[in-house]
Amino acid sequence: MMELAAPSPASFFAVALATALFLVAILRPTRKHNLPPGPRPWPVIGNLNLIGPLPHHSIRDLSARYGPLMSLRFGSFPAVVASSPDMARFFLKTRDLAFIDRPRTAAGKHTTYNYSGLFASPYGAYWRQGRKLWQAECRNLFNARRLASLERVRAEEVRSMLSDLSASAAAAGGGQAVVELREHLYMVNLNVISRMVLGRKYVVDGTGSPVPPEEFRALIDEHFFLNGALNVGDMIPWLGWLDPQGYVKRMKRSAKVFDRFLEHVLDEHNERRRREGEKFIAADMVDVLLELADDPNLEVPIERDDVKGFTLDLIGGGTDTSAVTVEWAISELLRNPKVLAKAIEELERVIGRDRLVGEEDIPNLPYMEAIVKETMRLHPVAPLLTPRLSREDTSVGRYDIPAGTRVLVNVWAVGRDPAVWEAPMEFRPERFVGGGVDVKGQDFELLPFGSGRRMCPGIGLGLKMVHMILANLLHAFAWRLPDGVTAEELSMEETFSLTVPRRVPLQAVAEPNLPAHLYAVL
Ligand code: HEM
Repeated sequence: MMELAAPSPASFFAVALATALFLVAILRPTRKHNLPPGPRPWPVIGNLNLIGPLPHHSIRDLSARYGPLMSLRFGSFPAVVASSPDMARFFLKTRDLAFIDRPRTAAGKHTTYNYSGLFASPYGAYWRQGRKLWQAECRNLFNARRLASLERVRAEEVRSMLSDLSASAAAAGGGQAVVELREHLYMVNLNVISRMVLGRKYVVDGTGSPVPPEEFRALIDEHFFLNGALNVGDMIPWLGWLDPQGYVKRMKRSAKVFDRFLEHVLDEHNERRRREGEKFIAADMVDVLLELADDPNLEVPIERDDVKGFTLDLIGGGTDTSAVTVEWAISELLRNPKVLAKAIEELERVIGRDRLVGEEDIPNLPYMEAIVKETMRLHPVAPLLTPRLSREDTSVGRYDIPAGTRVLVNVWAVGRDPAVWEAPMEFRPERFVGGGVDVKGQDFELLPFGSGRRMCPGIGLGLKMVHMILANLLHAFAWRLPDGVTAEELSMEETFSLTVPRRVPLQAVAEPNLPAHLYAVL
């Protein structure tokens, strides 16, 4: 019979120590965070039951009850919402570095090449390098000579939009047409960004693009929708594999089509580089990115997928944002005829009736600038900015914000807060005339582009596009609502995706009012 060996004193001690550590671990009271006030969360869903189809509205209503710093729970994740200028300053400026990360989402993974664009990229060496390159290369690419030619690109595309609109008016008979502006706004922005980033227009017939124009248009809409949608798997990760809304499936499908398009664009650019050899000079953003991808001295190497991720960011960031802003601006002007009349008076005085508005005119149109700011106050395209993620435990006053908390800044609510703005629901550009508050991230009551290190890097181009398009539309056409629609009846309802456009596209009557030759495409 085999005898059992008696335990040695050393192994007895090891077992006792492990047991003690285990008991300490499970019995130790967990440090309780003193979270900011907020509604009591339900198991599993947290407070998702309180978020309606327009999350910035639901969250504003909750903040009115719980205060400008509020705790929420989105499924498995803690979140805080800032809804005052002071709280916005705290997250975006005072403690910028603590809140600079982005939450990982299925859209970032599947639709932007595994977080390869700046937008979805987590904070770290790759993102820092991306922002630095953006600044350096934009400066390089947009040097004085190139800037002049890019200005020409923008002017040509704006003129082409005016020409299309006047053709619609002529076709309608009587020189007036009810136009659905959104499609024109979308195309002018897409064409400008396409020419600047990809070198030429791809979303027109006959370009040899593997994705036909109509399909491309639907693809961008789908990209925006999927990047703005609340995906259950992002909130409750253990449900992710079920993909209950079918969004992940759609993300994979749209990513495949985008990839086909981007592969074609990159191949064309590489082909020119090969052909021109030593004589090759980068002519657009994709050229610059492909050159960078060959640079062995970069801190973090850039791969082909990263070039595609960056390119997608530029197309996405540059197309919808400006179009949505101009559509809101014209909607507000049609509801406020006195403001519209003042804008037209300024254009006639400064520009006259024998030419279109150029970029050099923008500084001489202060009322137009005030209209743009007033539009961005009431209709910021990203009302909750884009979600940030806290990288460390932080406290604000007596409240704790644990690492891993999602942070939203409700700039839409701040823009409509009577404690911040006089008569906030009135469209009154006069409040901005004579300087003062600006949109450039320094005034925390008005943050349509965010603020701090993660602020929108496309602000310069975005503002130029909005001013150029809006000023020329108002200068070249007399605008009015279609017969039978009064200013009071015009719907101002929103819909929520990555941006917040009008729920119903704006329809308006456009009547050309400048000499006919100004509408001819050059
Ligand atoms: C009216 C025009 C625009 C508006 C209102 C706008 C607004 C914004 C906002 C609110 C953010 C998030 C900032 C934050 O989290 O603090 C953002 C980020 C970004 N925008 Fe824009 N944007 C506009 C135009 C553009 C253009 C023209 C481009 C590119 C060509 C662009 C590219 C980006 C990128 C890449 C990011 C992500 C930055 C990062 O995470 O580091 N945007 N934008």
